[in-house]
Amino acid sequence: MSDTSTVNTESTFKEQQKMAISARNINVVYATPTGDIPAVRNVDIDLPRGSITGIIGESGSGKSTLIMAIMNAVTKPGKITSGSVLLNGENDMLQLSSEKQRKIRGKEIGFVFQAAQNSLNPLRRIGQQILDLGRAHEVHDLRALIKYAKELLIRLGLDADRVLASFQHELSGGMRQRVGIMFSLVLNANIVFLDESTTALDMLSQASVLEIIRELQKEKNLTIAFVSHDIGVIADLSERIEIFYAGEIVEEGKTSEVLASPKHPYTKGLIKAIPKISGDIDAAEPLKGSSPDYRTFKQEGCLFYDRCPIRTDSCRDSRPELNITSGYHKVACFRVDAND
Ligand SMILES: Nc1ncnc2c1ncn2[C@@H]1O[C@H](COP(=O)(O)OP(=O)(O)OP(=O)(O)O)[C@@H](O)[C@H]1O
Repeated sequence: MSDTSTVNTESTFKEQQKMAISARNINVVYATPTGDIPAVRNVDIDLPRGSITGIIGESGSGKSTLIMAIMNAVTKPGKITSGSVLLNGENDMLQLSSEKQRKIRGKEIGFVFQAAQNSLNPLRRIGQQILDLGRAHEVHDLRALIKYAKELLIRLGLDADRVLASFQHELSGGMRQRVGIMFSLVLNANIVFLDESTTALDMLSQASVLEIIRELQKEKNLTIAFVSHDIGVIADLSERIEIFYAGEIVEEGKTSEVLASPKHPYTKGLIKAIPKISGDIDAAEPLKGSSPDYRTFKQEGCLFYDRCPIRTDSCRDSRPELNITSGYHKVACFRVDAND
């Protein structure tokens, strides 16, 4: 007699092995004087190898916290209260020693945080900081490392020699963001997290940096997670999309499918709010209301209830789970089939 739970566990395991990152049941809380903020709740997320995933949601929805949690880099007052993060189907990032995690961050996982602009060392030239990074990760051929850094900087449209000789205050915001992208790639990490990495760039520079990210992704078969407020950027760059609302994923799937046929009223609202996507500037409608206050939102009921144009009474009583609508497309809404 076959044991279905064993079969399921085995197939789940095989699926997870194809994933560069497979995170389950991630919960993160920030302790504040006025109470705990449950910033990320029960999130499952997979990043298939060699794919670009866009993560989008309003400010404060927990996107950056999720990325930090995946890297086990949440700092006080934040705390990961549960979860597991398998890297290439093995090594749970949340269980490794801090030394092993530090080695993985940088060498296997590259990242550019929103704060990249301020995360460079103000007292060391960029070139020296690349050498510091190389030494910290036991890179033997530091000359080759600098050569590769220069190549990346040139591809990113910068004067490499000048940048290497500069301190951060000598670089503009946009230049610092490009330098951040170079740092995330220079150790040849296969997995790269880019958190709002192109927001300080003007439209044209943003388009060219996105093009370079796309090229590098193809060349090196990188797995990229890209966090943005800008659904246009995500539509342009990512194959998969995760829609984040108030600490939870409310819709996910192939980007083309989700944007062509959004199911969650929040996703529909995001799309309507963007003139670029809706095609007609006058037709763009800003999303009404604001996301729930973490300190006061009720545990039961849909998180989007107060803002939802298609809510019913039952949406107030219980929380919809993220369920498959078709293929990889999942949505957390009781009213998936409602017309609006
Ligand atoms: N250090 C902190 N202390 C207390 N609360 C925090 C801290 N960092 C984040 N939070 C709270 O956690 C929630 C999620 O924040 P997070 O920065 O992850 O959101 P986000 O979606 O990345 O926002 P943004 O797009 O503005 O960067 C927010 O309500 C925020 O106020």
